[in-house]
Amino acid sequence: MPPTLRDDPVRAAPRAGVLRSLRAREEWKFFAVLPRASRGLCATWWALVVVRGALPAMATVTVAHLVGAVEHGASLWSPLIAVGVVFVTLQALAPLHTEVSANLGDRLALWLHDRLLIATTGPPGMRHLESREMADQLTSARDFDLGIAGPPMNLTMGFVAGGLVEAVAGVGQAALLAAYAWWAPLLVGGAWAATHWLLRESSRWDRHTGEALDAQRRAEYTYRLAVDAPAAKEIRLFGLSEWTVGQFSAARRHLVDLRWRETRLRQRPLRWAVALLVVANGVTLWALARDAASGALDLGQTLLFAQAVIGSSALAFGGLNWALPQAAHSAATVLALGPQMADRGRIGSGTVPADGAVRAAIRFRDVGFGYPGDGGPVFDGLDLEIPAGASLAVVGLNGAGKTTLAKLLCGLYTPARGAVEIDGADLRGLDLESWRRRITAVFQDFIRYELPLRENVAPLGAPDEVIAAALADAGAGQVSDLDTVLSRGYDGGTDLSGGQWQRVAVARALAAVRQGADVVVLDEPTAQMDVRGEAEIFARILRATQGCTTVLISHRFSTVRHADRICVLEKGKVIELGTHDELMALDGRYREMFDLQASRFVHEGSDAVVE
Ligand SMILES: Nc1ncnc2c1ncn2[C@@H]1O[C@H](COP(=O)(O)OP(=O)(O)OP(=O)(O)O)[C@@H](O)[C@H]1O
Repeated sequence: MPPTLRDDPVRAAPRAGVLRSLRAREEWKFFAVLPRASRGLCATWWALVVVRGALPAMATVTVAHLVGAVEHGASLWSPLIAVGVVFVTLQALAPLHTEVSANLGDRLALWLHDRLLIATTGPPGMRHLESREMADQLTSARDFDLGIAGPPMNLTMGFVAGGLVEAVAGVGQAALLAAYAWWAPLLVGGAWAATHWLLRESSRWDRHTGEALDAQRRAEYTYRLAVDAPAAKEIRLFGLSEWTVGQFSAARRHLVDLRWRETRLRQRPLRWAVALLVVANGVTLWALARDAASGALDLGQTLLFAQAVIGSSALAFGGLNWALPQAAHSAATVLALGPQMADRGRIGSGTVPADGAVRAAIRFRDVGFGYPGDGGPVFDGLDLEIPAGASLAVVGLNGAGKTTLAKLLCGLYTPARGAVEIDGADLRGLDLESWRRRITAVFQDFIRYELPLRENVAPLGAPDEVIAAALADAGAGQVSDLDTVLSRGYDGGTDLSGGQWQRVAVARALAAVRQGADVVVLDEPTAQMDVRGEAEIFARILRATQGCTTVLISHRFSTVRHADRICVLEKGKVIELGTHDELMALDGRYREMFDLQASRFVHEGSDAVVE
C-alpha cells in the first residue's frame, strides 16, 4: 500500500496542528454544540444557510439567461420561470430562516441554561460560587441570557445565520467570476473578504475584561434591587431610589461607552479598505467593460459577470464578525464552566456509606481552615467533641467561626488541616450524599422557597402526615395550608412574617429528622422570633430532636443554657467547654457574656427570659 499523507509525520503534523487549533476555537465549539440543542432544527438551519447562500448566484445566472434569451430572440418561458422560482424562493426562505434561527437560539439558550445550572449546583462544595474568578466566569457565561451586553441568543442566532448566508452568497457570486477570468474571483472576493481583517478591531469588543464584567454585574445587581420586593423597603426608607437608578444607568452607560470606544470604525483601516475595494472592483469592471465593448462578451454574459462583481460584496465585513464570536464565547464559557466549577467545588468524598452514623461521637480533630482569599485562618487547631445523642451549644462573638463550624460539619468545605471525624472515621472517607441524608440544618440565612408550604417543608417530598407533624413541632401548623405558594407573586400565593418563615425553616429540619436525619444543626434558629415564641419553639425543637446529635448556634443565652454542653469559640479555638452550671462556676468568658445579656433583660424588665 502506498504511504498516505497520514503516514508522513512531517507533512501530517502541520495538518493535525491546524485541526487542533481549529477545534480549540470557540466558533468550532459553538457549532459543535448546536445539534445538542436540537438536531432537527440544526440540520434545517444549516440547510437553509446553504440554500439561501446559493440562491443569489442562481438569481444572477437566471437573470443573465433571461437577458441572453431576449437578446437572441429565444423562448422566454423557461428563463422567466427560473427567475420567478429563484426570486420567490429567495424571499420565502428569509422569514423561515429567521423563525428557525430564533427557535434554535431559544433551544440553545435552554441547553446552555441547563449546563449552567448543573455546573453551579452540581459540585458538592460551594467554593466555586464564592471566588471572584468564578464570579467573572459566571457573568461572562450568562451573557447570552441577560441581554445586558448584547442581544439574547434567539436574536444572535438570526445574525449568525444572516452572516453565514451572506458569506456563502458572496463566495457563490465570486465563484461565478471564475468563468470570466481566473483572477477575478480572487481579486474581488479577496478584497471584500479582506475588509473582515482590516476592520476587525471594530467588531471586537472584549466584554470579558474585569471592567466590563464589573459594570455588567453592577447593572444586574441594581436592576434586581429596583425590581425585587425585598429591597423595596430599604430603597424607599433610605431614599435610595435615585441612587439605584443612577447606579444602573451609570453601569449601562459605562458598558455602552466601553463598546463604543472599542468598536467604533477607525479611519486608517477604513481608508485602506475603501482603497482596496475601489481598486479591485474598478479593475474587474474596467476589464468587463473592455471585453463587452470589443464583443468578447455578449449582453447576457456582461450582465452575469457585472452582477457577480456586485454580488461578491456579500463577503463584506458585517454582522458575522461580532455575532458569531459573541454567541460562541458565551457557549464556550458555559462549556468550560462545568469542569472548572466541578474542580473548585470538589469536596473529598469517599465511598463508605454514612448509614447508621452517629453512634459514638462527632469530633473536630486539630482542624485548620480558612476561606479563600487573604482573610486568614478561621480555625487553627480546633478540637471539639460532640457525643452522639447530645446537644452542644456554640457561642462566641460575631465572626468567631460558629457558622463555619456548622458548614464544615455539613461537608460544605473540607478542613485544610486535621479532620472532622464521625465515629472516628474522617468525613472525607464517607459517602457525602449519604452523610447529608443523616444531617439537617436550619441556617442563619435559610431559603424562603417560592413554592407551596408542602415543598417548603419537604422539598424532595414526604407524606402529608410527616409534613403536618413537622409543622406542628415547629409551631407553624397554622401559617397556611399545604398547597398555598409562599410568595405573593403567584395566584393565591401568600407571604409570611420573618418569624413564621423561620418556623417553616425549622419545620423543614424537623421533617428531615422524622425521615431519618439524626444530626441537627441549628444556626440561630430563633433569631427572628419574639421572646415568647423563642422559648416555646426551643422547647418544641428539643422535644422533636430528642436522641439526635444537636449543634445549636445562638447568641441567646436563655436558649443556649438548656444544651447538654456549651462551648465558647474565640479566635478559632474552643476556650471554654462545659454545662451551663460549670461554665457559670468557671466565671470566665461565658459567664461574662451571660451576665451581660441577663442584666440587659433584667434592665428591660424581661428577666423571665434568662430565668
Ligand atoms: N464565605 C466566606 N468567605 C470568606 N470569608 C468568610 C466567609 N464566611 C465567613 N467568612 C469569614 O470567616 C470568619 C468566621 O465567620 P462565621 O460566619 O463562621 O462567624 P460566626 O461566628 O458565625 O459569626 P456571626 O455570629 O456573626 O454569625 C469571619 O471572619 C468571616 O468574615
